[in-house]
Amino acid sequence: MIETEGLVHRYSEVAAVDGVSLAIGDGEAVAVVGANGSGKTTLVRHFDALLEPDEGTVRVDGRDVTEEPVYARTRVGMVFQNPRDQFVAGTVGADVAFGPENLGLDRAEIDSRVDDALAAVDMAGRDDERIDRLSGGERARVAIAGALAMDPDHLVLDEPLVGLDRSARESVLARLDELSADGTGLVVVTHDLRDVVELVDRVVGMADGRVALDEPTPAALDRLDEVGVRDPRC
Ligand SMILES: Nc1ncnc2c1ncn2[C@@H]1O[C@H](COP(=O)(O)OP(=O)(O)OP(=O)(O)O)[C@@H](O)[C@H]1O
Repeated sequence: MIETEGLVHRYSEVAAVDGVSLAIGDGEAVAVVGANGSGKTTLVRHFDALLEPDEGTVRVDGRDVTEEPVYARTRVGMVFQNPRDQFVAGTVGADVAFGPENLGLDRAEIDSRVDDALAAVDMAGRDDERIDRLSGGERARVAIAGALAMDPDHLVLDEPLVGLDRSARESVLARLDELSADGTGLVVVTHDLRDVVELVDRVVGMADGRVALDEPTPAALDRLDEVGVRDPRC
C-alpha cells in the first residue's frame, strides 16, 4: 500500500505537488494523468523517497519513506521516463542484477531473480547483450526487468511508452498486463490514456499539483476534460 497524506513539494516558490492525499492499494492498476507540468512525475518520485516532502508524509505499507527509503525502494519499483537514465551497467544481465546485488542476496538468488525478471519481459537468455545495442522497446523492457528483479509489490512507470513504435508499445503493454494479472500493482504516469485505458482500473487526474479526479476507469473517462486529458474513446 502506498499512501500520501497532505503531500506538498515545492521547487523554489512553486508548489508542484500541492496537498495530495492518496492511497494506492496492493494489486491496483492506476493511471496518473494530467497536462504537462501538473505534478505527476514529482508526485510519484516521492513514492521511492527520491524527493523529500516539504509538507506531509508518504508511507509504503505504513512505513515512512523518508525514514526507511530502502524499504520503499524494495517494495516500489520505479521505471523512469527515459530508461537510459536508469541503466547502471553495460550489459542486460549485469544491469538487472544490480538491484538484487545491492540487497546483499546470495548469487543463486540473484541469478534466479535475473532469469525470472528477463523472462517476464520476454528477454530471457539475453543477459550478455550490450544495452546500447538494443532497440528502444527492448531497452524499455530491460528497464522494467531491472525494477522487477527487486520483486516489488508495485511498479511505477513514468511515460513508459514514449518514443516506442506500435509493436514495441504492444509488447511492453502485454508484459504489463501479465504482471498486473499476476498481482503486481501498476502506477502508470501518462498524459495520454489511449494506450493504457484497458490496463488500469482507476484514474487519478492531476491539475496544478492537486488531485482533481480520482475515479474507477469507466466513470473517469467522462471527466477527463476537467484535467485537460483527451478521452481515449474519441
Ligand atoms: N527539478 C525541477 N526544478 C524546478 N521546477 C521543476 C523541476 N521539476 C519539475 N518542475 C516544475 O514542477 C511542475 C511539475 O512538474 P512535473 O514534472 O512533476 O509535472 P508532470 O505532470 O510530470 O509534467 P510532464 O507531463 O510534462 O512530464 C512544473 O511546473 C515543472 O516545471
